Amino acid sequence: MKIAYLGPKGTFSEEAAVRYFIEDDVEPIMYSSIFEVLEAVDEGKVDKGIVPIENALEGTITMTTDGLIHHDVWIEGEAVLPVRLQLLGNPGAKLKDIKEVWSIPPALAQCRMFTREIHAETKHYSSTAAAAEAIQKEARMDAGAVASEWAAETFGLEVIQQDIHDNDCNSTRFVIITKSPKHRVETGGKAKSMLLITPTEDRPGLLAIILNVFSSLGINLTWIESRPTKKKLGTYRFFIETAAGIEDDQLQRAKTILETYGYDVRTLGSYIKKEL
Ligand SMILES: O=C(O)C(=O)C[C@]1(C(=O)O)C=C[C@@H](O)C=C1
Repeated sequence: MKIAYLGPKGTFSEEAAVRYFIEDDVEPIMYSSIFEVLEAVDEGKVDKGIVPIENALEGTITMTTDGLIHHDVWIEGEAVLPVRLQLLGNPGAKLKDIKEVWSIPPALAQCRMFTREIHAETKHYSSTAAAAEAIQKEARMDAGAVASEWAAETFGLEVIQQDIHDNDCNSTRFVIITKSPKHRVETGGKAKSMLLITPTEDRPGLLAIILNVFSSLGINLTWIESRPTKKKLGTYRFFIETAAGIEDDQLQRAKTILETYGYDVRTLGSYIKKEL
């Protein structure tokens, strides 16, 4: 089974993929952006993909939500990975000499307090592991990468400072995507669903109506996120995650009511959470 994720070797996405697909025969296919992972799944180049969608400290990974809007893919799984960030450097590099910290923006955002404390400049890379690889290739002693211990081993780097994330509760949730919902999700009542709701006209109480529909049907919401429509300033679409599987009658009812009110409702997936 071909599984796509953000590379190169040593990313958190790789760790999530390895742990999630532990029992499967996997052929890893790495891409240099989250968008390309979604595209590969959409175009049928791979069987599945795994992408980060939300971090406990930084919130939504907008590269993923925006990519979900523009690709015809189906979320079939969810996995939560504990994330411990390390400052990695070439062997012998000292913390007092570090002037620059390199990583992917969501990882840099998870250790803002640390980078501020050491007065370092930040530089963006396409992944934590891409930053680690660059530190090694450029043999820099005045720069460090924010990445995992796994990346340190992969690129022969040392941990200069351990656990630099702003809070110990740090974790990232990933979604597992496929081209179409091939398998019926066996829920046992524990499934969640994700909907993308787009209002078709602007009127007062747009969001209140959506929330009232779910609350009046007794459907618990587990996540809500708004993203700009990118058509007009101040107009949004909403990601709504429910504690109800796709086959739940109340959820189907909610969708029908919202459509009657003139909302465009797209089901993005239905899945069960797995702790990694
Ligand atoms: O760069 C990586 O290692 C990734 O897998 C991406 C990513 C993210 O963008 O959130 C995944 C988990 C961590 O939150 C940090 C980085």
